[in-house]
Amino acid sequence: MADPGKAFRTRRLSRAGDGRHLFVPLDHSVSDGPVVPNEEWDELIRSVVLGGADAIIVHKGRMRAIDPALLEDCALVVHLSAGTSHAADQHAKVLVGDVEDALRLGADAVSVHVNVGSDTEAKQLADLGTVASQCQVWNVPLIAMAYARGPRMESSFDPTVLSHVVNIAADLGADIVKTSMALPAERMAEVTASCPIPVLVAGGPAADTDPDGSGLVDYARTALDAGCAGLAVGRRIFTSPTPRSLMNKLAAVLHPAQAAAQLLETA
Ligand SMILES: O=C(CO)COP(=O)(O)O
Ligand SMILES: N[C@@H](CC=O)C(=O)O
Repeated sequence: MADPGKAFRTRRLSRAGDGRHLFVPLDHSVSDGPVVPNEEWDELIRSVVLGGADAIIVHKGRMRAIDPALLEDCALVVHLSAGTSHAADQHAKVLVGDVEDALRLGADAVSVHVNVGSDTEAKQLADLGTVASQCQVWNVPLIAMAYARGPRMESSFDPTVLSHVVNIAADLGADIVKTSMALPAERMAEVTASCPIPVLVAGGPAADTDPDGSGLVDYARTALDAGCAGLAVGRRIFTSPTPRSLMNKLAAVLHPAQAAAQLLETA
């Protein structure tokens, strides 16, 4: 059996306890710029949490802008990697914190970003390994955001390459891996079948062609059909005009038993 510390923290990452995960990464404020104006931040967090997020992912300093009362039912993941869209190498990431920092802040888990195929791949792999060792010491779940990105990657969505990427995350000690959806999406099943740890897919850029989010809900169904354990969706949530209702719809797809029980309770 897993160490109780790790088991308690892992349980927080799936509200329904069904092994499915609906995460909302908000680390874009470092990579790309503010996710929403500051005055809308509390409302965004409230919408995401009340909408059914299993966890939000933020950088350590952003924690100061989160009311702990909002996170009673939602886990907190502290992201330890940083890099920006203004850098000479946009695929470079550096560690900007460690597991002890995250634990002091109240994190349930940590995440690390690795771009396989980037010029700084070797350092990013070393960083993932180092954080995985710290996570073992402290019994903290580790989420790898592992992508096929960089000058040596012809496609970031090739199923064979993605299978390699997610297995690197597993081999270096991650407990959950978040990556891109394969193209074509049906071939995502090859990626999940290759991997010994749960695979989540990122949402990708916000789509003008999906104003009501129904495309994202279909995308969630496709991901689950392909064996994914859930989604880690950022931009398509925080740019939505109705993030709470979109989260509700995604949570109902990901955690159908919980959604059915809630319907019975309110009937
Ligand atoms: O890597 C990401 C956030 O950490 C990207 O998430 P989205 O593609 O869903 O915005
Ligand atoms: N983790 C992502 C952030 C947003 O897209 C990245 O660094 O690329």
